[in-house]
Amino acid sequence: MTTKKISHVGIAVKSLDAAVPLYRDVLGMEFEGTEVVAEQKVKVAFFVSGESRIELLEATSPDSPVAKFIEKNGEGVHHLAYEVDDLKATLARLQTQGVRLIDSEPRRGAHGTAIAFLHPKATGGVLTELCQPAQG
Ligand SMILES: C[C@@H](C(=O)O)C(=O)SCCNC(=O)CCNC(=O)[C@H](O)C(C)(C)COP(=O)(O)OP(=O)(O)OC[C@H]1O[C@@H](n2cnc3c(N)ncnc32)[C@H](O)[C@@H]1OP(=O)(O)O
Ligand SMILES: [Co+2]
Repeated sequence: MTTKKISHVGIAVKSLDAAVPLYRDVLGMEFEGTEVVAEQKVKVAFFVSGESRIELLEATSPDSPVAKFIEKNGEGVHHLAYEVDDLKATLARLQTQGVRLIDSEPRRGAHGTAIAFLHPKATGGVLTELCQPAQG
């Protein structure tokens, strides 16, 4: 088994400015700041929850996956991310198992992580991200 824990839960929001106070001030979670992840066309805000995080996602362009998701579903839970030790090896194994991947190679995620998505049609309707922390 290669998944270690839930890395984060991704939640699509229309506006980080509008959503941050709920998590920081009402739910009282530690706010780690924001980051633009250009390749994914999102700006994210992270909050600590035990060993895991909540990742709020705001679209940075109308063709962002998050903009399309909100257009169709409104704001809400967008994906679940699991931490893995060796993303390349995990993707190779999933390919031999015939799992439909969105990303067959690691891509750049927030805070220097390597990430890859599995297609929600292969994972019971839950968009699933695998995430390998930055080295060091
Ligand atoms: C910063 C980084 C990090 O953590 O470090 C991130 O998280 S970046 C997070 C943002 N990046 C991503 O999400 C990248 C991966 N996502 C994608 O490539 C895309 O969003 C897809 C999941 C392939 C969906 O794109 P597509 O253009 O095909 O949209 P679509 O509306 O036609 O969707 C095709 C089918 O998938 C379903 N679908 C779409 N998005 C979904 C989601 N988030 N959760 C569950 N199901 C979903 C739709 O309802 C539809 O099902 P029906 O056919 O039954 O209606
Ligand atoms: Co994510």
